[in-house]
Amino acid sequence: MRGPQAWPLRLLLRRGPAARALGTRPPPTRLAPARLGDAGPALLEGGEAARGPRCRAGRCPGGGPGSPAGGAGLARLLALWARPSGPSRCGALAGSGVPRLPRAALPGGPAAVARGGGETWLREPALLAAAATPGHDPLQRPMAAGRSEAQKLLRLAQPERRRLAAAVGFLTVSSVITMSAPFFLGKIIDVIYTNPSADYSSSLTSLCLVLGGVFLCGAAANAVRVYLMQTSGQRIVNRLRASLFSSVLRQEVAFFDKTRTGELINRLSSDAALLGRSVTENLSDGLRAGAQASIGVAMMFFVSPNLATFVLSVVPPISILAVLYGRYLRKLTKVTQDSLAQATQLAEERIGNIRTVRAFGKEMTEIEKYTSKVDHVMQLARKEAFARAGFFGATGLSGNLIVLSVLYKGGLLMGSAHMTVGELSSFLMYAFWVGLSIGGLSSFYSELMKGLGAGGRLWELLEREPELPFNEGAILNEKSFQGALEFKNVHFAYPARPEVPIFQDFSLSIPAGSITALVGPSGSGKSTVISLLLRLYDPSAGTISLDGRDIRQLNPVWLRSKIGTVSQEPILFSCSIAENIAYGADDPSSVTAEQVEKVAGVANAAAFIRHFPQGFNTVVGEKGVLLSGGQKQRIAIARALLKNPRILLLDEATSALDAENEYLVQQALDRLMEGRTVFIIAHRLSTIKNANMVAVLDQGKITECGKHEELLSKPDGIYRKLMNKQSFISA
Ligand SMILES: Nc1ncnc2c1ncn2[C@@H]1O[C@H](COP(=O)(O)OP(=O)(O)OP(=O)(O)O)[C@@H](O)[C@H]1O
Repeated sequence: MRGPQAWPLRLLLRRGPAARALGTRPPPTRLAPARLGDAGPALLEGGEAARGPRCRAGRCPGGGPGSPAGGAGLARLLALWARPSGPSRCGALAGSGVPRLPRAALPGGPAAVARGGGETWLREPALLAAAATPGHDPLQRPMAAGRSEAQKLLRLAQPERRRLAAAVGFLTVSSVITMSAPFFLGKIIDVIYTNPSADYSSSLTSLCLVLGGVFLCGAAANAVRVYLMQTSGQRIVNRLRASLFSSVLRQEVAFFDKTRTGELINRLSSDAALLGRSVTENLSDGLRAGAQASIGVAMMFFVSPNLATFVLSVVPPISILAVLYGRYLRKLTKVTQDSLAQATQLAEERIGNIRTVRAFGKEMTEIEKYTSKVDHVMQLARKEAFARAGFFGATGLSGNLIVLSVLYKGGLLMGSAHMTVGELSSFLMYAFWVGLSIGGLSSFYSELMKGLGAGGRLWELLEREPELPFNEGAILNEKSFQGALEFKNVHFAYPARPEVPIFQDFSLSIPAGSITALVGPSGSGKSTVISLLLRLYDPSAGTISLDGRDIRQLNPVWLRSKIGTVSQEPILFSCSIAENIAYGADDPSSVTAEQVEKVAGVANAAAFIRHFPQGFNTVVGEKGVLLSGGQKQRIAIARALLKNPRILLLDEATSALDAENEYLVQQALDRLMEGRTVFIIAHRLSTIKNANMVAVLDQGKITECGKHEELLSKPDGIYRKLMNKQSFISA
């Protein structure tokens, strides 16, 4: 924010560096939409790098303001948001052997796409597309790490600077008008008081009419100010929530293993609302109170410097009280929000798993647990109420004492003819206004401190860098892409439990276009293989490669776009069946009803869907709770068919469906597997028998590999023992 309109904000927070930060940064720039699907083929088939996806500002090296073409917007973005010395996630791949092209070499400016040795670099395209949506800029986190909280708050309000500046203009008009009233009212009193016998009715009428008109203008200016502040506020909260959601979604899966969902939800809802209120509605009232207090004090000096000096001598003790109170409140808010997050977490988990709670008859226990959590929140709220009561009581008392002292000292000045009755009346009114405004300022201060308390938790999340790259790295040439997978001497332990190794020297080769079935005891790590292939986690040693390229060098979003998954218990979203199926496409909004119906037909799902009164528009409930297991599986198969991936990862259901469902699901799966590289965690004998290769997982490594009959023929083989011990579904 530049120019005079920045001053109220600067004055408000009294932070020099914040003001400097505002003064040096140009406005954010919207980027052209770009999608992953748009970029790859265009690049590989054409000779030039596409202009679509661009590097996320501040995340990649190079690309300065001098960059040509599409680089101009990015350069501005970089100038705005990036920290010159900030860490680059692109640098994480420096030792990986993947060629990194200098930024200047990228055609079309510092776009995030370049060619090198038949491969393409791609970074953050999907979110850049979102960044192009007007008023919604999730990529642009509102602040960089390391700034003071006041600076972060200012950065949050920065995109609204024009509206806020206009609001400040209207605020100035309304405050000047409001604060001129006591002066003119004093004049009117003097007209009446000093001319008791004269005919002053005409001058009184015109004075009152003029003043009434001025008040009307003041009221209009005030209304516009409130409207502008409120709408800016909502936009700031929206942007904050979008940035938070974006930040949460880009975190590595291990982060979600450790973080509770309820806590994240609480940050998105309650903390964001608190912080948003603190920088908007509250800011608006605070600015008004600040402006009125300043004008009031100036007018008090104008009317009677003598009396004003006397009155203002009582202000410093009140200020000290306010600072102490603010600090206390800020700490308390942080603790309260943490406590509230715990209560939300409990409620969210128990409501989400109501069937388990009901099955075990634990309703009363859960109610008690939740009540004790909210009781704790109540105890903290009581502490806050106590501090608030004391503070507001003290400020109220100070206000009254100020008025009393004005009357006392003013009475003495009137007695010695140093003041007229009109001047004393004006002064008293100003003292009232100043007292009221100081009350408003203290409320603003306490809300600001609460916002800062909540903000501490939000910045933490907003500034967190994911430990695994979210969307950057090489993509392979589509034409020569085969889909062969290989694990070489992989070691892995889950980050949440590093002391328990899951894989030790795990090696497995999955040839392109083949079906590989994995069998092993429960808990041996079969599902973990799928997580590693999807790069939800990285191994601690060894490599996993796709067509001979270490998947750590590949763009994870591109990698996942080539892989389809159907899990044991597919999770559906609480929307229509058609939307759930279309979710498999790169761009669900471009999927036609015919395409959805076609894949549903291939997945043996169309018949049961049409049987529902709402057909494909049937809403399936949370996680697809309104559908049967077999129906969910067939919808998940349709979803995977629409995705049309080169590689398919299947985790077969462990429970048997009824004969008809079983047949329909199996037939759908067979159709889905055609012509793809398939890796399947097998629980059905028929799957094992049909696989090109069966791999046996035991104690963190593959111990046997071969066709079903070959493995079964080994008398002491682990596979044979496993087949004898473990019951495989015979369908
Ligand atoms: N997110 C996680 N964090 C920590 N440990 C995990 C996590 N997920 C799984 N584990 C542990 O890793 C081991 C392997 O789990 P995995 O789900 O891969 O086994 P599985 O062979 O697929 O089992 P099942 O056949 O019963 O589905 C288990 O001991 C499990 O407790």
